[in-house]
Amino acid sequence: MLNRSEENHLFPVFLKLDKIQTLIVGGGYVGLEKLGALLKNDEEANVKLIAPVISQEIYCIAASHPSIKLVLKKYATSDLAGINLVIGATNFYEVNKQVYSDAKALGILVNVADTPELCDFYLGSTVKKGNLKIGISTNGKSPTFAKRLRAILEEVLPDHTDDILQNLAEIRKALKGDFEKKMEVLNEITASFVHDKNKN
Ligand SMILES: C[C@@]1(CC(=O)O)C2=NC(=C\c3[nH]c(c(CCC(=O)O)c3CC(=O)O)Cc3[nH]c(c(CC(=O)O)c3CCC(=O)O)/C=C3\N/C(=C\2)[C@@H](CCC(=O)O)[C@]3(C)CC(=O)O)/[C@H]1CCC(=O)O
Ligand SMILES: NC(=O)c1ccc[n+]([C@@H]2O[C@H](COP(=O)([O-])OP(=O)(O)OC[C@H]3O[C@@H](n4cnc5c(N)ncnc54)[C@H](O)[C@@H]3O)[C@@H](O)[C@H]2O)c1
Repeated sequence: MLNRSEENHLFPVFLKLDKIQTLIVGGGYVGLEKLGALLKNDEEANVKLIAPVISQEIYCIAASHPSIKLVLKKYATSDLAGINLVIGATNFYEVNKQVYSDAKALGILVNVADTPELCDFYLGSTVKKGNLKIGISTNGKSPTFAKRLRAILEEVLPDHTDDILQNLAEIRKALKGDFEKKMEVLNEITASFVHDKNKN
């Protein structure tokens, strides 16, 4: 059998959080952190958050985000009805484990915060400049490294990055007809991005 080398095998996907229903179980510090991570990417993310005790900070955020629904109760398996993605963030391993096994039984993708062995997917650090989004994963090796790299990328990416994307989108729209010709023109216009880097 082939040896599965120690490298990052995660496949990045960019989810439309306004089109799916996400559930967070737990409304403490970690629940707040995960809610913040979702909202940082989409202020209109559909998120239901369930916990018997929910922090003031979470109530505050929910008050200004109509797509967030808070439910003051303990987790039950039936809470997974209609859920596409679930994040377990309670302070009880047994509850998080229950969320994990219920989700697996129902085919729902699950992340238990800070517990890699109970995760189908990880949350990554994300950099956003207008339409550009970069996701960073260290394969769980060092979230702190991911955080630092995010800060570096946020600083080095010029503020006009989105203007470049908008211009390219206009050109792309205007290039009607022959697909190969269109590819040729777009490759030619963007070639300098790579060449400029190689000059240094
Ligand atoms: C990216 C980010 C997204 C988010 O969650 O928002 C994220 N963690 C962030 C920050 C952060 N988390 C922790 C610290 C404290 C320092 C430290 O421990 O290193 C810091 C740093 C800080 O806060 O400064 C604690 C921690 N995290 C994990 C473990 C368990 C373990 O490693 O075994 C422990 C130890 C718990 C304990 O000791 O009990 C595990 C995971 N954390 C992940 C994501 C996934 C892997 C991502 C990757 O591949 O890089 C993964 C595998 C699962 C998951 O949770 O999805 C966000 C950065 C956002 C940003 O600022 O850009
Ligand atoms: N706080 C941190 O910095 C940190 C860092 C790494 C790991 N962790 C771990 O993450 C977990 C959560 O930490 P936290 O700081 O958010 O805890 P917390 O005490 O602030 O919040 C726990 C939340 O879980 C809810 N909860 C408890 N039982 C529940 C149930 N049956 N159903 C639904 N919700 C329930 C509580 O009501 C509360 O809202 C813990 O296991 C902790 O060890 C915390």
